[in-house]
Amino acid sequence: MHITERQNTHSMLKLQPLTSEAFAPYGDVLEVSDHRQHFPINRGNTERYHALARVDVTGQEGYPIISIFRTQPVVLPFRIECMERHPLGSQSFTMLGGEPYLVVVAEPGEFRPQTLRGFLAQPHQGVNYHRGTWHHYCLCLNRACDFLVVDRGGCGHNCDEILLPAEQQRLLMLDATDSNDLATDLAQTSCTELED
Ligand SMILES: NC(=O)N[C@@H](O)C(=O)O
Ligand code: NI
Repeated sequence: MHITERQNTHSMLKLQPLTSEAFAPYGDVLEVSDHRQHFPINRGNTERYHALARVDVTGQEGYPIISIFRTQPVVLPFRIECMERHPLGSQSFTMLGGEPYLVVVAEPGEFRPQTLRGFLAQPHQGVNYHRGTWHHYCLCLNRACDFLVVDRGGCGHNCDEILLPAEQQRLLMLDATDSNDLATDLAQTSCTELED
């Protein structure tokens, strides 16, 4: 997709690195971190990084389920035209395919485009959207990937989807002025992919 000069900056959504702090208004980042509670188990053969997130799905007699989402890759820049939320439960995504992926969120409540944020998640990171957090459906890069998904089973309406009017749509992209961290991550992953 060619970015025309007419594309003004407010319609761009620049990718930022996924960190627990930046993602806190939207959910939890699932990753090994010395800042989280951890302790040895299994006779010292395993380190347990404990309770990185809660599975919040039991409202209205819901129950937790585990699924796999086999997802086709997208390319950047990518237009954000729709968003969704799950009012009855949280939803977590763990990358099984070893590729970076994209996470686009907005704060819960009435959809406010000014709270839209785009994150570049690394293959070792998972995310857990809190109940009601607006998010784009899962977006992977470079090749088809599987996500392990923990979310809510049971009856009741648990998926509000909205199509964004043109003025609220955003073009998700790398920040060209970035210190190259994100671009390098993506390029290196792509090159690695090519070498395989
Ligand atoms: N619809 C569905 O199960 N998937 C979405 O919720 C998603 O976030 O990918
Ligand atoms: Ni979802």
